[in-house]
Amino acid sequence: MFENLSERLSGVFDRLTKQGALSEDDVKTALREVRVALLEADVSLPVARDFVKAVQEQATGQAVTKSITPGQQVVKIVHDALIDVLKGEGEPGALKIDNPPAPILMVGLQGGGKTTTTAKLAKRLKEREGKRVLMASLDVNRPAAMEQLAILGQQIGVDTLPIVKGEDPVAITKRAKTQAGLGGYDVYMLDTAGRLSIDEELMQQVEAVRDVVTPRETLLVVDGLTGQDAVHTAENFDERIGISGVVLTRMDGDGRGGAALSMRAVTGKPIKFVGLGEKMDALETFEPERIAGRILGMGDIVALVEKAQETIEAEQAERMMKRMAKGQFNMNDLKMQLEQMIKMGGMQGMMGMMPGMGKMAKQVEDAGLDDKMLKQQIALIQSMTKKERANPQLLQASRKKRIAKGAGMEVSDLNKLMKMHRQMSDMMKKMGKMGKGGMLKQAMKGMMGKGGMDPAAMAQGMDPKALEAAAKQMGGKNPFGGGGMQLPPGLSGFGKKK
Ligand SMILES: Nc1nc2c(ncn2[C@@H]2O[C@H](COP(=O)(O)OP(=O)(O)OP(=O)(O)O)[C@@H](O)[C@H]2O)c(=O)[nH]1
Repeated sequence: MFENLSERLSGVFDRLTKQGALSEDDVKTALREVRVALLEADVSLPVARDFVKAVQEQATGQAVTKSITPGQQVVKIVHDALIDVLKGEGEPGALKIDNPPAPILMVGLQGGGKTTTTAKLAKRLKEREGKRVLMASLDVNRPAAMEQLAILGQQIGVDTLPIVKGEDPVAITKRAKTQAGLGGYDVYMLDTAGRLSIDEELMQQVEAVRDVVTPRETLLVVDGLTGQDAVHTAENFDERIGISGVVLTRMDGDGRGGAALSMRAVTGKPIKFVGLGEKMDALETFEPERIAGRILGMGDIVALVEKAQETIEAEQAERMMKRMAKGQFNMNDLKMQLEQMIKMGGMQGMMGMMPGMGKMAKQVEDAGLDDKMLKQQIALIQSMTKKERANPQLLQASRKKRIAKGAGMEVSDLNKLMKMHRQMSDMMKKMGKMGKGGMLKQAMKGMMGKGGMDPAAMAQGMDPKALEAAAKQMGGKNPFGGGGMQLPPGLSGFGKKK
């Protein structure tokens, strides 16, 4: 069943033989399976529905990567979207506990793991952040609960507020506040009474306690195995008390962790920690990746997909390099380069990272070259037929008009693009011929590290001396070194209305 989501998706896609891009129908079919999987993982229905809808919009039209199945690709898209939802703002696991003594209020249902989590967190703050912590139990209904906290405190070497029989929770809270101030504690943690379900009297009690101390953090402790109930609990506590974060316990069990997703979607509050056992060390910072993998039941697929994409990019780059060395730099290659540029943060971003490119970055800026322009150039190339892309010199005036119109641009823009392509392809040819193996090869080796062009590696791959020498051979015009690369004249003013 659940573990087989990827198999289920592969099955769905094996029946479809579409290539190229994920069609709306493909994605719909796959996402039906994903929705079932989410529900099985205890994600609430409205949350699953909204999530799937958002993913559908994102996935439709994505290019299919050939070395993985479309099913796996959808899983990857779903996985990334899950992480987006699960990720809260700010650093995971960080607590606002400056300005000592900082009060932390622990709330939750009975048996959810509140007392255990209070002690685990106190230990963590003491050991990892060197904080002096005081713990106090406010559970006047169950003396055993107070004892439990005192015993845990002894175990982990953290102080607990002495138990005074007959005191009410507000009185204990005031005593804890005073004691924390006098005793020089950094943090004091208030472990409120558990309740079997949301009950008015106990809620009022927690409100009264909250108003005495104004907690820096109010952490809701919920049992991750209770699934949808946990979400109702969170909604209720947030409405009445106002929570700042969630701790999901019993994530060492075999629950699917769907509650985490629903909780994030419904309350918008960050999940800060997860409890992974009964031992005092079994508390970890919440990691969206782990839960996402768990909800989908297949962490390895994502790694596989990422690897496949990397390989494909590297293969493409290698093929391009071989063609370029032979002077075959066609419009498809140019398009690929433009796309890479956008991926790397646009031309300016890319040049900013490369030594000696400062001057050109300025030229780029002055010429008004930005992502929009790169996209316009890509649109022009996309309007060409396969044949034209391979052989742009074939383009007749009438076709040029049609292509420019198709991309919403002027013929002059297309001419500029073609000029740029010609210049680049001439340069590639010259560089390809130079030296044995060619300096192009050397430069490209740097550029095409793993999976595409890495600007840092690119800069490293280009030995300035080799570039200088190459430039001399090319007739004195230094393509990269010296005063920096000159912009091909065709590039400036692209897309600008005359
Ligand atoms: N496996 C596992 N057990 C846990 C975890 N957290 C807590 N527990 C266990 O759950 C049980 C209940 O935990 P408590 O801390 O007593 O729960 P509580 O919410 O404080 O309950 P009340 O004090 O009755 O309100 C204990 O036996 C804990 O050891 C966890 O992350 N994993």
